Amino acid sequence: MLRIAVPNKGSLSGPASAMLHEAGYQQRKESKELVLVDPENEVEFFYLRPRDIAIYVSSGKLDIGITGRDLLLDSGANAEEILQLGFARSTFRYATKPGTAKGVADFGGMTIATSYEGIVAKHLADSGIDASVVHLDGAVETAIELGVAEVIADVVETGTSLRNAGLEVIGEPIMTSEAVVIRRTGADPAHAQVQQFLRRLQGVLVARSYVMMDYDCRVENLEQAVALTPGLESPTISPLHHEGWVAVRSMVAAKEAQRIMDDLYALGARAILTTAIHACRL
Ligand SMILES: Nc1ncnc2c1ncn2[C@@H]1O[C@H](COP(=O)(O)OP(=O)(O)OP(=O)(O)O)[C@@H](O)[C@H]1O
Ligand SMILES: O=P(O)(O)OC[C@H]1O[C@H](OP(=O)(O)OP(=O)(O)O)[C@H](O)[C@@H]1O
Ligand SMILES: [Mg+2]
Repeated sequence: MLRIAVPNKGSLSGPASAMLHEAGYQQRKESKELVLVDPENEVEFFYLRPRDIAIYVSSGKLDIGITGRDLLLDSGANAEEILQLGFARSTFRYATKPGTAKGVADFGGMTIATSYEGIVAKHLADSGIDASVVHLDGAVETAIELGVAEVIADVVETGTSLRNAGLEVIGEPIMTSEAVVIRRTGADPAHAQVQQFLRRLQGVLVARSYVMMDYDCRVENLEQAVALTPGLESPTISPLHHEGWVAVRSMVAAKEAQRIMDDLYALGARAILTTAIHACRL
């Protein structure tokens, strides 16, 4: 059985379970379940605190896990990312009250509040800055107002939390993060069950970002049409009963589909249809 760690709460939890469900795996029905065995797929899911997942995976007790890149880095655990999942995207940044500091170089002697001490300590050391770090579990933005720190380092997605606290970002992002699949560093990359799991998740990522496009076009316009819809391998071309016309079928990126339909129409293509892809293996 493949043993997989899944976030049990927070920003990663819902999207991770939704993706696993889309990939055909059973998922827990209620949030108190800690372990779920999916015998049909020969997988066992362990619902764990997102922050602990890299530690379990690095211990070798679990084969792989879903966590945030920032949590992986912060843990210092002996694990590496093997697939990017595209949700829980964020940056990790310093912020202060306006007028506190022009840049990171001004942080010397100040106190920085964060839930990610590992990332901050490393960044300060790499930048040669001597500042104190105070650990807080969450709602870090409030630490400045309450006088616990002059600077915070926290996850920023839309920036709303910073704005609401009257804070401004300082310097470039320390890192960018998203949900990732991780495994123990040095684990066998050819592990057949892990490879199959990754193919299923890749299938979900592709199904979410591509659509299938069908259209009819005149043979003399085919090369130009195919240049607009080259597909992943190559488009399927089928003869039509109406002589001089062919039917074309190709995968296109969902976010480009409307523009491509306009361009195909302008080229004389007709009966242009897009349909959702529910699952795939490339
Ligand atoms: N607002 C957000 N937008 C995108 N990703 C986020 C956001 N907040 C946290 N994350 C990501 O979620 C992961 C942290 O998960 P964790 O469960 O520890 O915190 P959380 O999502 O803030 O949940 P909570 O604070 O409610 O426990 C990190 O990878 C972080 O980058
Ligand atoms: O840039 P934004 O879109 O505002 O998102 C970022 C905020 O979201 C998370 O907080 P969360 O709500 O999880 O609370 P927490 O600080 O207690 O973790 C994170 O810690 C930031 O505070
Ligand atoms: Mg949070």
